[in-house]
Amino acid sequence: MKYQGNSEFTHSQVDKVGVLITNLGTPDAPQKKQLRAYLKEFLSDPRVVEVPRLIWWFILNLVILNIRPSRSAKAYKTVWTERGSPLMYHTQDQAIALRKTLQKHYGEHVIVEFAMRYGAPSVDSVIDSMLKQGVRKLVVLPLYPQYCASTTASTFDAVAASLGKKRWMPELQFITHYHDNPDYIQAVADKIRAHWQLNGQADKLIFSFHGIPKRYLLKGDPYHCECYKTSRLIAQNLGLDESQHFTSFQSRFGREEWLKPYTDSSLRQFAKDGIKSVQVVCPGFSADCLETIEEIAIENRDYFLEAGGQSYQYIEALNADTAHIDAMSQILKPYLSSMINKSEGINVPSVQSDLANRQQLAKALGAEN
Ligand SMILES: C=CC1=C(C)c2cc3[nH]c(cc4nc(cc5[nH]c(cc1n2)c(C)c5CCC(=O)O)C(CCC(=O)O)=C4C)c(C)c3C=C
Ligand SMILES: [Fe+2]
Ligand SMILES: [Fe+2]
Repeated sequence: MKYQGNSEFTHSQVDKVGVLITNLGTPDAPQKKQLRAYLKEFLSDPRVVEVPRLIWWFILNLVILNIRPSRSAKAYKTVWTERGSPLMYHTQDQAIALRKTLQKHYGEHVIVEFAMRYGAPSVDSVIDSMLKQGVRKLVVLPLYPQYCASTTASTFDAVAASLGKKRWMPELQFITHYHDNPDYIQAVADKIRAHWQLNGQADKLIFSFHGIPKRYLLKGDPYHCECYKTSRLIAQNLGLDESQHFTSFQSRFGREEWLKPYTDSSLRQFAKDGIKSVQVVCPGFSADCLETIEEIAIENRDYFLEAGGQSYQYIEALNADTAHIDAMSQILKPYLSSMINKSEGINVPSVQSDLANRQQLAKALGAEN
């Protein structure tokens, strides 16, 4: 049989370490057509919608994909910018800043890229490009602080599917969560403190997390616990007592019961109970997106004010703030340290010399190269 070689690696001087940050993904444009494609891919993922496939196929294709794309397109139009979707440009900025920080610290053999679980750039295309650049050791950091099968495990599925097509897979490390990482907690707490310095402190601080169906919690998903732990650690860092903060869940989808308390009904209730001012922060979102801007900063503000509240402020996500990039570097540190010997670059022979050896071997075995 003809020796296939590994020509895709020949241009790399030295084996590289790859850091891949990922997020959910977003439509290519705030139009019905692009929304349909995005929602079809997203909502076809069995990690996201755990309903028997045949039943779900009919509901998705005959009902949801006929109604939701135009409704969602309208919502996306309200958050779209000259740079495109906020989730996309914040993630791009995060990758650029993280690359700069990690290369300064570890050297240029560390490559940082970002990918999206749904839509573009896909996990498969980015992993492919990283391997072609000579990445032999890969750390994947999904930017979901709290583990959830629908997000984190689904990202792993995409990584595994991509590597499943490769003959020569890299060494792989996959970070499943960082909900209690001290640098992440500190970064969120400091962002809240900075907001207080400029705007004063409201009667209540609301931690709002993306919801999931209650059924997933009952099946053993740790997401709910990790959200509460994050809230408790941030509140402790800020010195808040129980009466000064509250945790709730937003962004319901479908008819079944999701994690409670719901953010929208809680805000209405607080206003009715006489709470005049609230500040809302979403520590589960590493970047501002449709769910934080349109739903929290705009829609839920109306609910609170219409129900009698007087002041409503949204505290932005960490996005590409330096404190966030530094937290990511700290989260990655133990993984990168195990892969990198700082003084010598990476602790493995270069692919180039290895390739030469294998080519010689192939020749000796009588294979064509
Ligand atoms: C942060 C963690 C997230 C979890 C957990 C999550 C679960 C989850 N989401 C849906 C359905 C939708 N989510 C949508 C948008 C969306 N979701 C997250 C994050 C989590 N989702 C983000 C960051 C975004 C915003 C993307 C953007 O482009 O800005 C949407 C699309 C928007 C819409 O049509 O409303 C849907 C649908 C389910 C069913 C689910 C858990 C099972
Ligand atoms: Fe979602
Ligand atoms: Fe939403």
